[in-house]
Amino acid sequence: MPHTRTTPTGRRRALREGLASGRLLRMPGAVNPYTARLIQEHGFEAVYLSGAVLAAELCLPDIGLTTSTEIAARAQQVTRVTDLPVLIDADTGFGAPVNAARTVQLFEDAGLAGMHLEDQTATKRCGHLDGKTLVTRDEMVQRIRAAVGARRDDDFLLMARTDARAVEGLDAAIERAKAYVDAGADAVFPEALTGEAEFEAFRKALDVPLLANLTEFGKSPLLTTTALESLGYNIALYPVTLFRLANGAVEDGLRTLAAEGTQESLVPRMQTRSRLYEVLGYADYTAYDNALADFTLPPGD
Ligand SMILES: C[C@](O)(C(=O)O)[C@H](CC(=O)O)C(=O)O
Ligand SMILES: [Mg+2]
Repeated sequence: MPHTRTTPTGRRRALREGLASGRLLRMPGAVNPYTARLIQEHGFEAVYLSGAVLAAELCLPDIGLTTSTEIAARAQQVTRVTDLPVLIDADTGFGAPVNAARTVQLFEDAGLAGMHLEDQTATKRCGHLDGKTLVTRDEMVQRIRAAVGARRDDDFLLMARTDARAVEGLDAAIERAKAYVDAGADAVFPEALTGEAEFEAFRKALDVPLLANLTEFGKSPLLTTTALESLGYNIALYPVTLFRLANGAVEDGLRTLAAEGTQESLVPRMQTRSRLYEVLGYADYTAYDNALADFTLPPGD
C-alpha cells in the first residue's frame, strides 16, 4: 500500500539532518500531489511547493492573490502522499506579522517541513521581475519574530528570503540577511543573485544553510549541482521546472491533436497506463480487496 510511512515530525528532522550534513539537497517544485510522488521515486531529497506554481495552477499570476488557508489545504494533499520533507513558499506571510504567525501554524498542521518568508511588500511579484518593493528591515524582522514565536515544532524550518539584491544591491541584501538570522531565521534564500561571485559572497557572509533558486528565464545562472556543492550551498531549488515542462508537453500535444485530428503520433511520448498504475501503487490496493486486481491491461499499454 503506498501510504506514507513517515510523520511530519520525522520529515522535519530529516530536513534538518540533510541541511546539517553539508550535502546538497535537490528540491524540484511539485505541480500536484502526483508529481510529488514522482520526485520521491526519482531519488530527490525533498519537494518544494512554489507560490508561483500554486497560483498558476489556479490560473492566477504570482502577485499575492492566494490565501494561506487555500495554500495550506493544497499543501496537505501533497504531504499526504510523500515521505520527503516538503518546503513551501509562504510569500510575504499573507499579511501583517500576526498573519505570518498564523501561517506557520497552518503549515505545521499541513505536515510541511518548513517555509520561506520574503521581505517584499504585500503586493509582491516574482523575485526575478523588475519593480519590486520591500518592507523595511525592521518590518521584516517583526515578520520573522512573529513566525518564530508561533512555531510549535522547533524542527519546522523557518527560512528568510531577501529580495533586496535587485532593489538595494548585494551589500544591503547581505546585511538584511544577517539581521534576519539574528531575528531567528534558520536558513536564508538570497533571491535573484546575478552570478557565481554573488552566491559566493552570501556563502562567505553567513553560517546558516543557503538555498540557490535555479528558476528558468530569471536573473540567476542555472548553476549545476557540482558548482553549487563547491560553492557550499545546501539547497538547489527548481521551483517551476516541472510545471514549465508539463505545460510545454501539453501545448505541443494540443497543437498536434488539432493539426492531425488524432493523438496517434503522441502516444509514444506519453506515460503508459501501466507506469501510471505503478506510481499509484495500484496493485498494492489489492491487499485490501482482491477484486480490484481482477483485470488485464490492454496490449501495448
Ligand atoms: C521561487 C518563486 O518564489 C516561486 O514562487 O516558485 C519564484 C519563481 C519564479 O517565478 O520563477 C520567484 O523566484 O520569485
Ligand atoms: Mg514565490
